[in-house]
Amino acid sequence: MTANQNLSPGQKLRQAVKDHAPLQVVGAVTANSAIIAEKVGHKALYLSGGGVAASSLGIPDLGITTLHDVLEDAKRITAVTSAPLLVDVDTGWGGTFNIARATREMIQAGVAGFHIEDQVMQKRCGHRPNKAIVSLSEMVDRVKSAVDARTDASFVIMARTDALAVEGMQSAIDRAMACVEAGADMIFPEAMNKLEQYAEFTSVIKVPVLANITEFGATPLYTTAELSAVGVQLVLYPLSAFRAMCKAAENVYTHLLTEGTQKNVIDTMQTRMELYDTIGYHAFEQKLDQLFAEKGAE
Ligand SMILES: C[C@](O)(C(=O)O)[C@H](CC(=O)O)C(=O)O
Ligand SMILES: [Mg+2]
Repeated sequence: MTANQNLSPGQKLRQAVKDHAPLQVVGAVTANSAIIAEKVGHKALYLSGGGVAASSLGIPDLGITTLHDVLEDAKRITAVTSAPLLVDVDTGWGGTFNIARATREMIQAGVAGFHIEDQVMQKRCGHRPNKAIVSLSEMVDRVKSAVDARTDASFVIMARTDALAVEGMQSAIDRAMACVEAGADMIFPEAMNKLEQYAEFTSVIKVPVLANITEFGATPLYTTAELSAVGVQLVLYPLSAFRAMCKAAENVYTHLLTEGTQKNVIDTMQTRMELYDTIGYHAFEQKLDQLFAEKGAE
């Protein structure tokens, strides 16, 4: 067990995977959510591609966002948290040079690692029908591009394969094995629908395997105990808090409109003091008072 602040973000993520069985990786769509997740005790954070699209831009998860949309949100999170951040870079936004650039920029932004997938550029959410994937060799090239561009060897490159829904289980395993061979540090088999599939993966893949337990998708809501029993080492909840925040916001907006007051929903709100605790308002204020105390005394 270590909480060493001197570790690089990538080392922190690798260490967290070793220290937890399995490591829960929680989605945070904003810097504020990331602080809350860290404060309640989570050890690893996640920036969802679908989350950046839906939350920051209000558009679907269909490969429309750019490197800089995601980078901007990632930087906002790493600026105010210390837990390692895993980022969804979709397909890497282009060819080898785009992937190399994304890798370097993510490292510079203090990100711990990313996952890159084998869907075609015009991608879809992994839990939607009619996905299409690139060839195994093109996916291997994506991984090689990221590995080669890494300016920090501890930065985690996770390969995601969407092959199960398109070509079946054997293809998904073949792709994962080829990606590990090409240097991938961890594997993300997308949209599994049986626990045994994870068991099959973890029996042949010698690097940590992640299970994406996103709601309302193809994968049942397996518990950490069930997933740990089949060898899964990371469990992802990409949009859980976001979905809850959206529902809560809708409820408040509706109440304001229909009741002309927020009195009946006030109990569902974070208080002013809770917000200030989250973002360290008082510490900032004290600093201000210290810095300008002399002026005030004039
Ligand atoms: C993990 C994911 O890639 C994401 O962008 O968060 C999504 C999650 C979702 O849409 O529920 C995915 O699984 O494709
Ligand atoms: Mg995504």
